[in-house]
Amino acid sequence: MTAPTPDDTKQLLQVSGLHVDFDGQEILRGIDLTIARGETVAIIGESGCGKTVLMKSLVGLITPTDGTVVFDGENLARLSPAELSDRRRRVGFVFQNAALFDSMTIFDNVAFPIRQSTDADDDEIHRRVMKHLSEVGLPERVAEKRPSELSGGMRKRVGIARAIILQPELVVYDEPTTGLDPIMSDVINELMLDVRRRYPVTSVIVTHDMRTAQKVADRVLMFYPRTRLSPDEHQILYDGPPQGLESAADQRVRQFVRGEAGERMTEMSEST
Ligand SMILES: Nc1ncnc2c1ncn2[C@@H]1O[C@H](COP(=O)(O)OP(=O)(O)OP(=O)(O)O)[C@@H](O)[C@H]1O
Repeated sequence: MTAPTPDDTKQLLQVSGLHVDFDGQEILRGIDLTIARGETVAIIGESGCGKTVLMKSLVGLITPTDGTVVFDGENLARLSPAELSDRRRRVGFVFQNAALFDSMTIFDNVAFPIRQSTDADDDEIHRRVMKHLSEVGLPERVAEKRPSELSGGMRKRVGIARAIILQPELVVYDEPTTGLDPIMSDVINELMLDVRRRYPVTSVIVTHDMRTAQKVADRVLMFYPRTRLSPDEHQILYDGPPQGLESAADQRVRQFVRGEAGERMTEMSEST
């Protein structure tokens, strides 16, 4: 194996020529992108354009039909299932519905990754769980509650505490503010910024929430559904800072960020 160049070591993720097909349908085609260590990248785009498929491909949960995903210098497709699951311990997942275990207390939910992946003793586990609950703004008394006793916003906080407890290199947020009111969404946005300030993480956020993209991301990627692109068009319509979205060269990007239906309105009326 050749030694990594200084440029390679800056990149946590390198995606080249990524294709993903399902049942003969092209979902992603020809995706080339790199994500640098420490970057916070928001992936936006309308429903069904392939955001989640991309996110799962980045962490080896989907095997590409073609192309490569290199995570920290390793081609994920070349790893054994055991190696892949080992690498995934370096990734924290914040799922859309928080995905907590209902039968466990909040303490046990947050402790779960430590118990699974380390041999930390009870004192150490207690210290780390309480530290992370406090970092996401939850009081100590929450530790003994069950997920069903918490509000949606509190469950999301628990999900973030669990995702960062092993100090991952990459945190992947799937629709972190979906289902929350604007104030609670802002709390979660602030928490994502806080995680970034406290830890040297790289973050990928799949979101429909333009506030999240504008406020939290350093860089925004806007995807477009493969089915509505001409064969030679690139699927990433925008790759740049959030400040440039409103004045993007591509009208489809400007319409998306302003929430304007544009040509989709005529498409919809034609199909009814
Ligand atoms: N495992 C799978 N098998 C078959 N088709 C799939 C699979 N996963 C995703 N798809 C299809 O791939 C397309 C893209 O799905 P994806 O979930 O990535 O969209 P998305 O952009 O994340 O949408 P949303 O914003 O609604 O979550 C959809 O048409 C979906 O039905």
